[in-house]
Amino acid sequence: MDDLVLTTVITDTKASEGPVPSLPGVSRLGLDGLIEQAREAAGLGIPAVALFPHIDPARKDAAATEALNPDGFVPAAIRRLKADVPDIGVIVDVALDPFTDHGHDGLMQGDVIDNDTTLDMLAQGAVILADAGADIVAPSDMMDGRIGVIRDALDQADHPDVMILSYAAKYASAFYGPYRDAIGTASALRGDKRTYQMDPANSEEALHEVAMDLDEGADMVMVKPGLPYLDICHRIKTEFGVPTFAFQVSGEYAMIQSAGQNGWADSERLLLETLNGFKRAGCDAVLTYGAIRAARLLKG
Ligand SMILES: NCc1[nH]cc(CCC(=O)O)c1CC(=O)O
Ligand SMILES: [Mg+2]
Repeated sequence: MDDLVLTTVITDTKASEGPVPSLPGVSRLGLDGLIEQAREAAGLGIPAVALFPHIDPARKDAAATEALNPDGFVPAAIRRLKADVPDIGVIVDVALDPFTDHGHDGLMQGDVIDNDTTLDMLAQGAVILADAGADIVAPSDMMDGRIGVIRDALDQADHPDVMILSYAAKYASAFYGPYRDAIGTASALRGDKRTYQMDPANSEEALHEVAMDLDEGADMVMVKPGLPYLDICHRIKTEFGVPTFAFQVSGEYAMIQSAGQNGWADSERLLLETLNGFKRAGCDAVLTYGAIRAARLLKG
């Protein structure tokens, strides 16, 4: 169980709680629902929960202002988890997409992502998350230089023990669709993220990205999506030997779930078989929406 990370979608609006149609078996959770799932995960031996916020669109703007609100929803969720479920680790994404009205991971200058002004936002945001009690911050934005800037900001804010899980090899994938539905960026997204996420045809670049992020201070690295990139997982683990995570993203999980719901395949076996694939490829842990299901199955 200790190589599973429970992936959750949480929402700041009661009316938005409930099942995500494009992500069968996954619901947007309010804080009470989050605590309930985190308690169950901790009881099953799952060591950490990753938070992905659905924010009321009224709180979103081009400047991602809400991302820097120390009294915002995500810091409140972290504080609630640390108080109510102290024995589970809290991993929080550092990216602007949940807070921008255009759905991109960074600030825009016209139609272009502004890498450097985004870095400053990410650093400030990471400190706010650490102040709230996050154990690990996970920059999923793919901006150049963000790991070093975030590491320095955390150290200067007296958070040397907050670790960085870098989304080092993150591809411009079609597998993120259900997640974007879940957090409300699908309809808002202007253009696509290919200018800062990697080309799925590229493998060498992944190794360079990992080397840079490790050099800047990443403690762990992630490959995202997971199943279509097992070769990348294996190459990274073999080349660097550092803690290497995979993210079984929303589209991967939705495929497993819909095959099961339509009676085309056994979704429990599909889930365990894909997780086995990540382990065989050398992954130390997998972020998956199916963490509780898998843990229950593994416990028998
Ligand atoms: N910072 C972006 C982000 N954070 C989590 C996911 C995807 C998670 C999933 O598909 O499960 C993405 C992808 C994207 O929209 O570019
Ligand atoms: Mg990079």
